[in-house]
Amino acid sequence: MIKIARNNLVGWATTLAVLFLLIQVACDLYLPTVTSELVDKGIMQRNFAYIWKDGIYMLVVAAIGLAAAAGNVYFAATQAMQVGEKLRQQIFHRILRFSSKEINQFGDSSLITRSTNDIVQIQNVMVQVLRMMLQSPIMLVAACVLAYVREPRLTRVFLISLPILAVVVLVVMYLAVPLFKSIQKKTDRINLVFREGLTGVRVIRAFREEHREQARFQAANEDYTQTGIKAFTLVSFLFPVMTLILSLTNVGIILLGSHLIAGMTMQVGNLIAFLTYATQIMISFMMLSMIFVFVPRASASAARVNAVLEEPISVADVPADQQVQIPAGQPASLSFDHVDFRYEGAEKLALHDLNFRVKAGQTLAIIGGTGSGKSTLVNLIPRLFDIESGEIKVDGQPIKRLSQHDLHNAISITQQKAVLFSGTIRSNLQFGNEKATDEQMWHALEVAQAADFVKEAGGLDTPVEQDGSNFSGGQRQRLAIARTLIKPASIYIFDDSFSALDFKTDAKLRLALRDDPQIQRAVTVIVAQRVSTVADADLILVLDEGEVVGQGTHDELRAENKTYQQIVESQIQKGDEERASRTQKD
Ligand SMILES: Nc1ncnc2c1ncn2[C@@H]1O[C@H](COP(=O)(O)OP(=O)(O)OP(=O)(O)O)[C@@H](O)[C@H]1O
Repeated sequence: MIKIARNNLVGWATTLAVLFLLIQVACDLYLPTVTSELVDKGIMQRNFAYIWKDGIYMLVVAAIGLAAAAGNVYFAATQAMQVGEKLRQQIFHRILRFSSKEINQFGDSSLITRSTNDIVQIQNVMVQVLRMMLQSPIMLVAACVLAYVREPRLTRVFLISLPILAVVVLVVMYLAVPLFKSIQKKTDRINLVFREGLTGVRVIRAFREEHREQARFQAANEDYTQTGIKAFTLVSFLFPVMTLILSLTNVGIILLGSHLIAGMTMQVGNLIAFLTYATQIMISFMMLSMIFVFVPRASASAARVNAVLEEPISVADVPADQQVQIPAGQPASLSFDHVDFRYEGAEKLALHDLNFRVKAGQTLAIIGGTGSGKSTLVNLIPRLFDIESGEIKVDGQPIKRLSQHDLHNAISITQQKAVLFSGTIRSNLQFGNEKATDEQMWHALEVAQAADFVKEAGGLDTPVEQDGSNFSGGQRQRLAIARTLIKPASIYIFDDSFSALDFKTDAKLRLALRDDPQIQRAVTVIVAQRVSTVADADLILVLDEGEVVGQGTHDELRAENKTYQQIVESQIQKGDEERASRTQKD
């Protein structure tokens, strides 16, 4: 919490908030003295001129206190809101730099909770800190001193009430703080189940699993609610108990005070002023106890936010003086040299001893069963993960020594799951190349076999809804392919991007790719399950459980590689190869 405050609070605004607060506290503490004099010198002596004069004076002091309180609230609230704004910005910026490892480690839902709910907790406490946390201790100490100065004999009442109050506050804190801390984790859980329900709504309906999902959500919701009820019941118990103790304290002061007044050793004004100080002491104590309950909760939130901000980024650039650059005009190439890769915490290598090289104009195809490591392999090229040993080179340069900016400039990739952003087709294509002209966009759409349906849908300015939900799976994939093609790059990667296309479109797309001058100057990497998709490639890698069990052309592998032969056989059985050759003739 302190670190967040130190890094994000603006010095002058915080100083003003504190200054206004001090003025308010001074006014609050001064008012009982004025009241006491009004009673003793005005009311008791029936001096109406004094009552008027002192009354107006009281109003002026109260008005200054009120204005100062308003100033404090304004600066405290704007500061807290701005701290929230800065933290959200920092988290978003950080998440954009995270590698898949860090994203997986926190989980999507937790990252969303941390950037919303946790920051709200911090904001709320920041307002309280800039208001109550400074006000209460000052008020508490000053009111105690002033009460003692005014009438030390009455302070004996506090010797009984304050320890009782302290015990009540400590017990409530002891019970409530762990509950408040666990509420944040339970919010993560609710978000996770809610998110899964939302993204999987069609699957849930198709499998008629609404009841099971509802029960899962209800369990998470119930758990959160019950913890919240327990925590807030404990806190709400504080108020009536404190009010009771405050009332009993006042009764004790009045009883003792009336004896002193009857014995003519104390004036009525002193008693009234003392009662006001007593109320201020008790209220400050209550506010302070609230802070002790809410600050640990916000500290838990602050720790969760700091964890994201301070998480080391596993895929980082080497220092600038060790970096290399891709020389201008360097022909495209991609090579893997004895590459091993293991997912964080996994016992087994996900990829073992990969060795291959492809150059400009060539197509590398990767085929293999599900889970054989195809996506893992292509994700290593843009450094979504770092390898354990060996070396990967893009355009002749080791990717570890390129800045990620330069590396990502050299690569254009379509991921296995086509991701589109809400906006228009144009804005999605501009993701690939901000400066692309309409002509370039239509060319990319033509090559990606997307031009026809884009024209039908209304052209480049056709809206794209969230996740591209107004397009079919195959259309989304083709739009994602067009976005990949519009980016000038030396390596084009298509991770299982043709799987949602029918055979005919798949074949047409590959033919168009082959004829495209930009692609001819680059290396193309295609991950696929279908033999027909990879058959034309210059080099085919056959992957099995993370190992390359064969590499060569279609004809070479067909003649001598068992795994490849099995894949071909299984697809011939399905009539795959026949249909593929039919569509190619078309
Ligand atoms: N983030 C991850 N953390 C740990 N293991 C992973 C992760 N992603 C994939 N794996 C594991 O690595 C192996 C290879 O997965 P990968 O996604 O590369 O396979 P694939 O060949 O692309 O499969 P598919 O054709 O089904 O997409 C699998 O055993 C998978 O369980």
